[in-house]
Order: sequence, then structure tokens, then C-alpha cells
Amino acid sequence: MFTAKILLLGSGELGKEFVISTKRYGCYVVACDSYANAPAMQVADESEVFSMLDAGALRNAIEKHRPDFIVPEIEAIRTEVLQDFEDKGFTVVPSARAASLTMNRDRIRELAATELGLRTSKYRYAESLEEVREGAEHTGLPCVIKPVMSSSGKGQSTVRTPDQLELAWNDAVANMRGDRKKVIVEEFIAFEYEITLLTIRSREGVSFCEPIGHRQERGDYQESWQPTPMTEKLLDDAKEMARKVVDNLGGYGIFGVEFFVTRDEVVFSELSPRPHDTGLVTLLSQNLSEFDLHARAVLGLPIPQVRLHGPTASAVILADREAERFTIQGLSNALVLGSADADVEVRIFGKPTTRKHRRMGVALASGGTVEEARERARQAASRVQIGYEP
Ligand SMILES: Nc1ncnc2c1ncn2[C@@H]1O[C@H](COP(=O)(O)OP(=O)(O)OP(=O)(O)O)[C@@H](O)[C@H]1O
Ligand SMILES: NCC(=O)N[C@@H]1O[C@H](COP(=O)([O-])[O-])[C@@H](O)[C@H]1O
Ligand SMILES: [Mg+2]
Repeated sequence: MFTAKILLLGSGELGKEFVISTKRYGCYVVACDSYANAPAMQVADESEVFSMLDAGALRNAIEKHRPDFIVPEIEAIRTEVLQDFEDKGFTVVPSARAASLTMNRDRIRELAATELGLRTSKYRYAESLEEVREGAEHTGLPCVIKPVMSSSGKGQSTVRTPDQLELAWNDAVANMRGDRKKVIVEEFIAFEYEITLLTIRSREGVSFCEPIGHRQERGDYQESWQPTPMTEKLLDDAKEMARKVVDNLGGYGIFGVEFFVTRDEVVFSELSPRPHDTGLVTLLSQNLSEFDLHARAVLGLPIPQVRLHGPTASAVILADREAERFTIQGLSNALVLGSADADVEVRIFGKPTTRKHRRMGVALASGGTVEEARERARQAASRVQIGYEP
């Protein structure tokens, strides 16, 4: 009847594209999230609504559906439950350990910096304002303060003067996820640029996509592009570090490995053991998107050499306020930017409500150069508007 049954934990835009890729290979997908009608649910066979942090509900869903693959799509999951089911013989993608380590910044940092010896920023952990001050002494200013459990920049701030430390600590505590009142204080890396190195770990070994450059605001990605010109030496360093981490984490799937690149050095930042938001650009840039590659790696299908079509960029379409009644306008105005020499695409995620800065869609564009592609993608994104209804 179907190739494999997948239980998707988290059903946002990344999950939606992953579901489309797996449906094309004949999978049966049950999409789960904490709210109804989430993007991936709109294209899945079935859906379940519960909090992924609710151990009982998560257990019930796995037992009810008995999937071939449990695929985390978000970070905040009761990972102990994943470990239990993995121990019972279920397959967690890429592995329960990977999900658990990457959900906690301190655990993945310990693995990368201490166990694997990768170059990272200087850091300290802190569980009180007092310890935050000590941490900042160690790293120097500016420094970056992040809750150990959070994503998409939530509760994260860059501190430039000592008097800002208290505000940063309070903000981190107010926006952290989970029950650990703990932050990481990181040395601020004045990087020239930053990249996501999409790294595929499959039965056939480890392979890489061309590095993706990106620009972040408020700790959240605004635009991304491919390729990013890098010297061979720096790219090799990044690949070696990415390989070490994914081989240690184990399992099969795609990983978004994040690096800061300075003049002469690559600094490991963090990684997602799943498709990465900045990798949305691959929906247009490559013969196989990061979602196709994740699907293939998970299902044990062949992974060919990935082909980059040419310079391509993505630019996000954000809401600017909270609303339940809204319309998406201007699609045609955006798509008309496509021509014989340049592709333009828009993906609307179908999220049922908006909130300030919530990502509602993404514009994609190709160009003769990365600069040209970025400009076109930004323009296309700005032409898509959200109409808020009273
Ligand atoms: N130590 C640092 N030095 C300089 N910039 C930093 C540092 N840490 C984070 N940033 C900036 O903030 C961005 C978000 O940081 P990070 O990836 O750690 O947060 P996140 O909440 O895990 O985001 P996501 O879940 O979207 O990946 C980085 O991509 C980078 O632009
Ligand atoms: N950086 C992580 C990331 O991009 N995650 C993506 O955003 C969704 C949540 O969006 P929402 O907060 O708008 O519901 C997640 O489900 C995932 O697809
Ligand atoms: Mg990040």
C-alpha cells in the first residue's frame, strides 16, 4: 500500500516540504503539531494535535501509529520518549541521541568543543545573573546570551556593555523553553559571513551541498543564498568538522551545520539534525532539495552527486502583527519577476494565524550572480503582502 509510514513530530514549513518529498516516494505520513491545520498537516495523510513536550501524548501517538520512521521536525520534543522507543526497536531520525543533544545547546556544545575538539566561540554556562557576569568576564564583550533551550533566536541577545547583562538575562529567562533556567554566554564572533553546510549522512556515507550563506536578524534568518564563495581550505575545514559531528551523532538524514567564517578561520556554531530553514533556498537551487535529500537518506535510497543549477537566493515573507483573519496578496506581482533568464518562485506555508515576525512564506529567485538573485528574491518577497482584516 505504501513505501513506509512516517510520524512527523512538528508540522511547520520544513515539515510540509518534507512531507511532499516523501509522498512522492509513496510514503504514508501522520503529521503532528500543537495546533490544528499546521502546514505539513495540509499535505499529510493524517494528523494529530498535541504538544511534542507532552510525554504521554507523544507515547500514545507512537503506539497508535507504530511508524517505520519517527521524524522530528522541531527541537522542542520530549526526547526521553524518543530514546525509549528507539530502545524498543523503532527508528528515530536521525537518532534519539541526535535529537536530545541538539535540543540542548550545552550538550551539543560539550560534544563539539570538548569531545570532538572543534573550534567554537569561547563560552560559559550561567544559571544566575551573577554567573552571567562571570561568564561575560571570561568571554569578554560583546558577548551573546542564549537560553540553552530555545530556537529561532528566542531569548537571545548580544550584549555590548556590562549594564545590558541584566536585561539580557531577564529576556533569556522569559523566553526560554523547557524547565532549565540556564543560558550559554558566548564570545561574539565578528565573522565576515556565516554559512549552513547541508551535510547528508546516508548508507553510502557523508556528502555535502554547496555552502549556503545567510543573513540573520533577531537570531532569525532573513535571506539565504547559494553558493557562497569560500577558499578551498576553509571549506575543507568546515566539511571536516561537519563530518566529525554527524558521524558522532549517527543515523541517516540531512543535517544543517552552522559555521561562522572569519578571515582565516571557520568556527562551529550549532546544527540541526534535520532540514534547515536557510536551506529553503534548495527548493529552487538544486536538482534535489534538502527535503528530497532528507527523504532519500531516511528511506535508504541512493544519494547522487547533488547538482547546483546556479546562483539562487531565498527571502522570507514575514507577518508584522498577530491576526487570525488575513489574506495573502500580490503573488502574481511577485511571480511576474520571473523571466527567460531568471526563475522566481513563491511558497506560501499556509499557517492559520499570524504573529509579529512569523514566517508565512518564502520567495526564491535565481540570477546571473548571487547578488542579482538576492536582489530579485528580496523584491519578490516584498511584493507579497499580508492583508489584515478587522
Ligand atoms: N557567538 C556569536 N557571535 C556572533 N553572532 C552570533 C553568535 N551566536 C549567534 N549569532 C548570530 O545569531 C544567529 C542565531 O544564532 P543561533 O543559530 O545560535 O540561534 P538559534 O536560536 O539556534 O537559531 P536557529 O534555531 O534558527 O538556528 C546566528 O546565525 C548568528 O547570526
Ligand atoms: N529555525 C527553526 C525553523 O525554522 N523551524 C520551522 O519553523 C516551524 C515553526 O514555525 P512557527 O513558529 O511559525 O509555527 C517549524 O515547524 C519548522 O518548520
Ligand atoms: Mg542557528
